[in-house]
Amino acid sequence: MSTVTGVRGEERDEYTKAESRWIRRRSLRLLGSLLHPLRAQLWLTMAVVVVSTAAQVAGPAIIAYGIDQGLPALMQQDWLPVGLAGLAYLLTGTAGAFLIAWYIRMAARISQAVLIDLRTRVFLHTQKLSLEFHESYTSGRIISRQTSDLDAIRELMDEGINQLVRGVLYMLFTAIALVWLDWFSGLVLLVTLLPLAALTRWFQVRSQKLFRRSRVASAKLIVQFVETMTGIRAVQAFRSERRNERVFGDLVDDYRDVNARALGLFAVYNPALNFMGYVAVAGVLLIGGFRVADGALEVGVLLAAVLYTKRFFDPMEELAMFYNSYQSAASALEKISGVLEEQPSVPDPTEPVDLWTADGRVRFESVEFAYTPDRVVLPRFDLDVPAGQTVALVGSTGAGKSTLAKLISRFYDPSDGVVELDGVDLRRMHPKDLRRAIVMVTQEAYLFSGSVADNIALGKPEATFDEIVAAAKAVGAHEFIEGLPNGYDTDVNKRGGRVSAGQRQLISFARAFLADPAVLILDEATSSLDIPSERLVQEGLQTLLADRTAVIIAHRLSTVAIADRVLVMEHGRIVEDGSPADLIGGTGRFAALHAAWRDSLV
Ligand SMILES: Nc1ncnc2c1ncn2[C@@H]1O[C@H](COP(=O)(O)OP(=O)(O)OP(=O)(O)O)[C@@H](O)[C@H]1O
Repeated sequence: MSTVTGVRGEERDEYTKAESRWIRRRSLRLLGSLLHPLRAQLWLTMAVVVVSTAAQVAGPAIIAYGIDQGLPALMQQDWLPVGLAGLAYLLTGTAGAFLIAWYIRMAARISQAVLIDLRTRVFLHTQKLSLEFHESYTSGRIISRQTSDLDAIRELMDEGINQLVRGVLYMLFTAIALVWLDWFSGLVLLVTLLPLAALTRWFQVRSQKLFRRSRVASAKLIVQFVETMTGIRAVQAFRSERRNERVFGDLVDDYRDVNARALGLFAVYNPALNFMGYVAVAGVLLIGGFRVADGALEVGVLLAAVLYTKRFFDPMEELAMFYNSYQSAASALEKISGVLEEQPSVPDPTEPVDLWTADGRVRFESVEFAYTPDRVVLPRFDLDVPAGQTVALVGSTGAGKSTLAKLISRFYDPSDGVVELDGVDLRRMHPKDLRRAIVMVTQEAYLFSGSVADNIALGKPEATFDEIVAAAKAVGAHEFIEGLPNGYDTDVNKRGGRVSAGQRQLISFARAFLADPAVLILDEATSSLDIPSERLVQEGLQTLLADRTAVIIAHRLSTVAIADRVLVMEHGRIVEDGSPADLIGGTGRFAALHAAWRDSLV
C-alpha cells in the first residue's frame, strides 16, 4: 500500500477502501501498542465502571419496590420494606459515587500514560528521521502533530472515552432494567428509537464531512502561522505582512464557515434528540397510565419505567458529541501513526564496523546521487580526498556543493556507488563513530537556548569547563565571550545575550573544535561580515582546519586561498580540480571566477 505508507497521502481528502483499511489497521496497531502495557489497569477500570453504572441504574427499580411493596406494608405498620428500599437506594447511590470517582481517577491515569508515551514516541522518532524527511515535511506539520493532533487524542481519552463507556453502559443497563421491569414499556421505547437512529445517522454523515474539513482548515492555519513566524525576517524585509494578512484572513474565514456549519448541525440534532426523549416519556406514561388504570401495571413500576425512559436519553447528546471527538482523534492518530511509520532513509547498520579512531581519508567511488528518481543531481563520479587535506568547493548556485557535503556527512546515502571514510563504507559505520569522525558546521551556525558554554559543549558533552574555554581560545572566541554580560554563562537567546553573525560562527567553530573530528565539513556563511569580524572568523577557521580533513563550501576568496585544493562544480560535475595557485594561473572557470571575485573587492 505504497500510496499511503508513512506520511504519503496525508493531505488527501478521500481514500480508496483498501487504503482506508490499511490506515485504520496502522492506527489500531499503534493504539494496541500504547494500551498493551496498561492492560491490567484497563481491565480493573472496566470492572469498576461496570459495577458503578449498575449501582447507579438500580435506583428507579429500588424506588418501584419501595412504592409497590413498601407503601402497602407501611400501611400495615410494617416499615421494614420501605426502610430497606431507602437504605438500598442510599447504599447504591453512595457506592456508585465512590466507584465513579475511582474510575475517573484511574481513567485519567491511563490516559496520561498513553499520551506521554505517544508524545515521547513522536518526539524521539521525528528527531531520528533523516534530513530527507525534514526537508519535505515542514516544521508546521510536525508542530501540528505534536500540538493539535495530540490534543485531539487527549480530548478523546480524557472526556470522550469516559463519556462513551459510561454512556453506553448506562443506556444498556437502563434498557435491560426497563425490559426486565416491564417489557411493554421497553417496546414503547424501542419504537421511538427507530426515528432516533435515522436522525443520528443523518447527523453522523453530515458532521463527519464537516469536521474533517474543519480539521484540515485548522491544520492549514497552524502551518501558515508557523511558516510566517519562522520566516519573519523575510516577511518584514519584503513587507509581505499585507499579503500574509490576506492569506491568513481567508483561512480564518474558511475555518469559521465550516465550524459554523458544523455547529448548525448540533442546533438541529440536539433539540430533535430532546424532543424524541419527551415523546418517548409521554408514550410510556400514557400507555402505562392506561395499564395502571386497568390494573395490569403497578404504579411504582410505571414510575420506574418513566424514570428509565427519561434517563435513557441523558447520555445521548454526549454520545453524539463523542462521535466527533472520536473522528478528530482517529484522524490525528492516523497522521501520527503515519509519521511513526516513516523510517530513517539512512538506516543504522545491523553489524557496524569498528572505526574508533579515523585518519580522515574520504573517498567517493563511482557515486551517483538523485534526490528523486527522475532527476540525477550528481552524475557518476570518483573523488579521493587524502587525510588532512583542506578542500574548497566552489561553483554556481545549485551546482551540487551542499549535496556533496551532505553525502560525506551521511545525511543522505548515494543512489549508487560508495562513500568511504578510511576505506570503510559510511553505511557500515556505527552512527556514534560516524558523528564523532565527521562533523558538519552549517551556514546558519544554530545556537540552542542555553548558555554559551552549553552551546560549545554540544561538541563534546563530557567536556570540562577548561576544555570549553581552551576551545574558545583556540578559535579566537574567548575574548568576545568574556565581554558578554555573564561571560560563558550568558544565555544566547535572551535579550542582552544576543550575539552577532560572526560571533555565532566563532561559537560554532569552538563547538566543532571541541568535537575534534577527523573530517570537518563546513558550509561557509554567505552573509558578508565586516572586515574585523571576517578576519577573526578567518583566523578561527585556520586553527579549526589544522590537522584534519576539511571540505569547505567556500563563499569567500580568503577561504579558498587557505585551501590545499579547489574543486569547481557545475551541474553536479566536478569540472576543475587543482591547487588554488594552479587554477588561478590557468584559463578555466576558476580563474574567471577568481578574477570576478577580486574585482568585487576593489
Ligand atoms: N532536498 C532536495 N530535494 C530535491 N532536490 C534538491 C534538494 N536539495 C537540493 N536539490 C537540488 O539539487 C541540486 C543541487 O543543489 P545543492 O543544494 O547541492 O546546490 P549548491 O551547489 O549547494 O547550491 P548553493 O550554493 O545555492 O547552496 C539543485 O538543483 C537543487 O534543486
